Order: sequence, then structure tokens, then C-alpha cells
Amino acid sequence: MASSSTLPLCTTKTPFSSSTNSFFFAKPSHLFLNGKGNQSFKVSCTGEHDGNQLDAVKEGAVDRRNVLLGLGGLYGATNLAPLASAAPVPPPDLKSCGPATITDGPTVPYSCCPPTPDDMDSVPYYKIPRMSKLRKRPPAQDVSEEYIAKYQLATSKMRELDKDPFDPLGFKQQANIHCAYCNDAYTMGDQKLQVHQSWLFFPFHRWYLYFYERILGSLIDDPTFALPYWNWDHPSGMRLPAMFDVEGSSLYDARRNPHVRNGTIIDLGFFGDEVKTNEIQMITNNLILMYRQMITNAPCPLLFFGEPYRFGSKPNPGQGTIENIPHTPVHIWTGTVRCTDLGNCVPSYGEDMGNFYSAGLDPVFYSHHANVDRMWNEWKALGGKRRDLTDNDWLNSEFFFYDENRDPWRVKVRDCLDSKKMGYDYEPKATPWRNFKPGKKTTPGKVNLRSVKPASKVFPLSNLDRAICFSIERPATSRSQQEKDEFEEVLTFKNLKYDDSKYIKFDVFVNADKTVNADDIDKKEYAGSYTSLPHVHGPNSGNHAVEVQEFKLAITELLEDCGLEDEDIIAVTVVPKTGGEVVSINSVLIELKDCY
Ligand SMILES: O=C1C=CC=CC1=O
Ligand SMILES: [Cu+2]
Repeated sequence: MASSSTLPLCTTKTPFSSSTNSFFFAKPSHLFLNGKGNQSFKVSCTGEHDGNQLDAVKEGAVDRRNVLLGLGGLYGATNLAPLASAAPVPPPDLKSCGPATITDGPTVPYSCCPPTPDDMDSVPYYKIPRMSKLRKRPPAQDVSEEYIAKYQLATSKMRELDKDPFDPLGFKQQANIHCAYCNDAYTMGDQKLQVHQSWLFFPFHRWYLYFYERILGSLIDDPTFALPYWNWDHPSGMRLPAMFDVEGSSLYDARRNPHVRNGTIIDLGFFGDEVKTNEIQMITNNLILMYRQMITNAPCPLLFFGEPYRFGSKPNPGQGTIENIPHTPVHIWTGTVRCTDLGNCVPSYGEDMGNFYSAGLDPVFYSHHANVDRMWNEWKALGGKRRDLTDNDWLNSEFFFYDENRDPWRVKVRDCLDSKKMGYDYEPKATPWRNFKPGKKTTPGKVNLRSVKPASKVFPLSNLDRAICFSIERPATSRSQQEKDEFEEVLTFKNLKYDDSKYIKFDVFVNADKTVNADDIDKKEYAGSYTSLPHVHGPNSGNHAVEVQEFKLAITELLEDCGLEDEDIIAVTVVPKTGGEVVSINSVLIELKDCY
């Protein structure tokens, strides 16, 4: 599909009072108006893109600078969405379900398509049945033997249904749901559908677990049955829950990394780079990561949920903080790693948990995602600007599932925002990470900026094969609390390019130098990490180059903690952990961004 590379032409018929008023596309679906004070505006954009005539007009009044204007139907060409109108992601058309494409997986064609209803168009919208009693999901490390026996029985009954490979309630068919939605089996317009690396991540997995749990309950005739959550955000849950590690049990999976079996403390940042440290430090690192991903780096909805993903969008627009870490590292830590006979073990899509197509074949997947889902509730409970997105393209996106009666249903994101309304909740467990601000300040005072190159001399960076340290200007200093409440200070890495057949991870520190020990992230200067999984590619897909527009880290709180708020220039250090040699970064800047 030929696509023009220019953005639609927009003109403002706006009685702006001064020449400083201008506008620009800062995100494909958002237009920023640089304006001051109160004023009315009318922006009309006309343009043509791929045969779609665009006519979008938005009127209104703005009352502050840098207003964020969501021009409903307007997209920048980079989004490749139909410019005539924005649209939510529709449910997959099962008739177009095709073979999965899998990296490092089976070489033979692998199908994970579910049985197709006769008439897809007549599949109705699901209505959540009334529940007399909430199902309460327990922390996996605290359940009784009786509960474990019940869960084992339900899972073995589900596995027995595999005797009919087309029974939608079978264990393999249930695992194939994840494969179909993640390994290119479904298309969306002329793109492949992928529910990871975007704002669909949380709602898709919530609906997925909702039906999985109800099917298990129906198999043991217990509508109150609730999945256990792998409580990896609490020190007592930072190991593989014992119930999954009993050989011969229906909850066991032989295809796991051997290190999960001896009660090893999990590394919630694992990307194949074994951190050499002791258990206490690992638990500390894990709690620091949880604090950064739930609090420091996720003050705003899009930073938590992930980037917009609409009808026609390319897959993988960008992941939220929790999908990034700890969700993906838990997958990779649990899945097998391939070791050469020289003992060089690297994660390489290790089944089951480490590969999209097979992750659901490990029963612990559903407990892992139960805790990911619990983080959605915990994040909103933190308050501030932490709330659900209000974009209708998110709210009206849809998925398709079979229920416990083998009936096909369409479901919407907007109907899964409140787990209690869906009939389940989580048994409470302490969240020690809430107050676990990094304690140590590694760099006394300020890094000596005279010995550090400015970002303009370091970027564009052709590869990240070693730690780099650079200085960068801030857009404002000594910001008032009101300004900090209104605009988040964000460190943004622009146009990352890399070979996405590789695992990528790098850590970011503010006001630390290149000698910083990245295995001990209990330091105020640790800002966060970028991670990327190898993405699946079809056969003969050739070049695996991918370009990620932005990687953002919210640093308002970190600057406060490090006593840097009055500095107009700060030092940033980037430490490669996995795959840095194939990463290039075009530029880095610090910007003030509206929290949306
Ligand atoms: O979401 C996933 C991330 C990594 C590997 C498998 C998954 O399902
Ligand atoms: Cu997952």
C-alpha cells in the first residue's frame, strides 16, 4: 500500500493573538497547540493519504499552554491509520486466521487458530453474569493443600479435553489463544494484530484470564474458583510458587529454565544477563524495580498502559512500564534458555513461558498474568493521575473469546475496567514496594559536567556497545509543585533502531558516571531500563531492523530525590546489559509533557 510520507496539511483558523501560536504533530493522534492564555481555536485539516480524503475540524477553547488536543479522527501519516477516521481495534476475523509466525520455534507451519463460528458477524456481545459472591484470587504462596488439589483437578480436566483438538475449552486451545493474538495469526486491516507492546496489553490479558478462570471453575463445578496470583512483587512470592514445581502434577511444566526449581529468588529485570549478587540484594533490586515501574515512571496513564494502538496501526507501538518490567523478564526467567555445548546460555525464546506461542502451555502463565492484572488495580489505587484511559479507540477495542459453555462472544475494553464488576477481586497482600524509594545516593553532589560530553556531541549514537555518559539540558529548573503537577519531566530517547531478532536491554542512570555498578540498582540515580523482546518474523523475513520512535522515562521524582531540581544541565549514563552492540539512538532530550 503506497503511503505518502507527509502529514496532512492543517491550517488554523484561529484568532490567535500573537505569532508565537503555532502547532505541530507531537504524536500521531495528538496535536499540540502552543498558545497562551484563553483563546478559542478552530483547526481544520484537509489532506489526502492513501486515497483516504481527510477532513477533520475541531473547535473549542484552550486555557493553558501546550494544550493537548486530541483531534479525534486525525492521524499523522506515521500512524498509517485510516486518516478518514480513527477507529478502535475490532475483534479478529477468525475466518482470516492463518499460520503463526514464530521465532526460534517449530519450523513446521504452526496453527493456533480456534474453531470458527459459522457466522462471525452474528457473534453477540458478552454480558457479565451477575455474581452472588466475588471470586477472590489468592497469593499463590499462601494457599492451602485443599486449594492446590482443587486447582490441579480443574487443570487436569482441562488437559483431558485436548483429546478433541478443536474443543475451545481444551488446555492447548486455551494456550493457542495467546499464540493467535501474538504470533501474527490474526490480521487487522493490512497489518498483523499483536496485543503486546501497546495499550491493549492489560485489557486483553484481563479478558483472557477471565474466561480461563470461569472454564476451570465450570470443570470442577465451582463458580467461586479463582486463579492464584504469582506474588512476585512481595519478598515471600519472589520464587516459582511451589504448587507449579511438582513433577507429574497437571500444574507442572518440564520446559522451564532449571534455575527456577531450587527456590531461586527471581530477578524481575532478567533479560538473560545473570546478575551476580546475593538474595538480599536481589530482593532489594526487585522492590526498587517495582517502585520505579509503578510509581516513578508511571505517573501518567499512557506511560503505564502503553502507546495508542488503533485500527490500521502498525504492531508494537510501545509498551507500558509493567509490560516492560517485570512482566517480560518473568517470562524469560521462567522459560528455558538455549545453552551451547560451551555452556554459553542465552535466552532465545525459550519455551514455554519465554515464547509468545507457547507461553500459555505453562500453567504458571495464568498466575503470572493474574499478578500483572492485579498491578492494574494496585496502580489505580495509588491515585494522582493514575486512572484508566478515556480514549474511545481504547475503550471500544474488542476481542473474541469462547466462554465455559463453548459459546462465542465479543468483548470490549470498556467492560473490563473494574475487576469487581467482572465478578473477581484479589485477596490483599502487602505491597512493600510502595515505599521502597531507592535509599542510597551513589554520587555525592553532582557529576563533574566538565568531564562529560554534551548530548549534541554524543548523538546520533551508532551503537551502544559500552556504557556512555553525556550531559543534557533541562527545559526548566526549580519548577513549582503546581508546574510539576501539570507537566511531567520526561527523559526521551528518540528513534532507537536495532536488530529486533535480538534481546535488548539497557539501564539508565541520572547523575551517575560510567563506572556505576548496574547490578545494584538500589540507588536514587537509577531511572529505569529499556527492554525489547525479539519480535516474531515470518519466514524469509530478511531484515529485522526495527525503529522505535520513543523510549520515555519520567524523572520528576528522581530529580527531587537526587537534589537536582535547580540544575539546568544534568548527566545521564546509559549502561548496555543485552544486545547493546546492535542498538543505535538518534537523539535524547528532556521535555515537559502533559500527563495523558
Ligand atoms: O508476553 C510475553 C513476553 C515474553 C514471552 C512470552 C510472552 O507471552
Ligand atoms: Cu505475557
